[in-house]
Amino acid sequence: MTPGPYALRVLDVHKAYRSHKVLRGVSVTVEPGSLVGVVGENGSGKSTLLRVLSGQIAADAGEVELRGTLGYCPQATVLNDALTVDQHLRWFRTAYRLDGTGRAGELLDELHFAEYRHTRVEALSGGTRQKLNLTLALMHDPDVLLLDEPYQGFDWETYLQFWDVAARLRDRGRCVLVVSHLAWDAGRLDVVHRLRDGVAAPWNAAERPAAAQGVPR
Ligand SMILES: Nc1ncnc2c1ncn2[C@@H]1O[C@H](COP(=O)(O)OP(=O)(O)OP(=O)(O)O)[C@@H](O)[C@H]1O
Repeated sequence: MTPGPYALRVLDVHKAYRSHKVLRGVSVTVEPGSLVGVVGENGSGKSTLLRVLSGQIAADAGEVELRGTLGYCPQATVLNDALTVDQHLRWFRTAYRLDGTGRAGELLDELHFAEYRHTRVEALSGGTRQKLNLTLALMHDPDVLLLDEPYQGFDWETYLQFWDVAARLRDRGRCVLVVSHLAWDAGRLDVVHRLRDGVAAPWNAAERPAAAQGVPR
């Protein structure tokens, strides 16, 4: 197989927590303009893999090569209770060195939480906090997006909206990697990798459970 262009390449990554070997040689290549899922049972190492890919933790062995800018939406929100939504956007605008918060404003509309712009995080619902968490990961329009169950707590409409946003990013050439353990997400993904026994294997559509192939819209 000739190697094509890639946005993210993971080669033989290993990670253990003390003697517990979670990743035992994960290799994955992701092309630009693809919407990719990482699935696996609870505890199979999905979040560990994303933490390694984002640089949050170091792998014990192996290589990660990422081309372009990174956006990472961790499972746990990284928000400051005392700040409003708008203050978070300005804070991250500075961190990302952006000229403005135009893209973030679009995401507020797309994810239906613009009305909370001036509300402090301590007064937001769990789902709305998660919308802000996702917006902060997307607002600099990164080339590679690592999203760890980014729709937790979303209502159905916002869940569907999330997939529209993800598909549009893919169509604009971004690489979007989504951790999921919901079987029904699989039909929305171009490629699915299943983590099992510490390694990742492509999960072909024909092998997925029937429910995973439908798109419940
Ligand atoms: N900081 C840590 N220290 C020790 N063990 C950890 C740590 N983080 C995760 N683990 C363990 O590593 C394994 C993989 O955890 P991880 O969170 O990566 O799995 P996951 O596939 O994302 O699970 P879930 O679907 O429940 O979110 C689990 O057995 C977990 O208990």
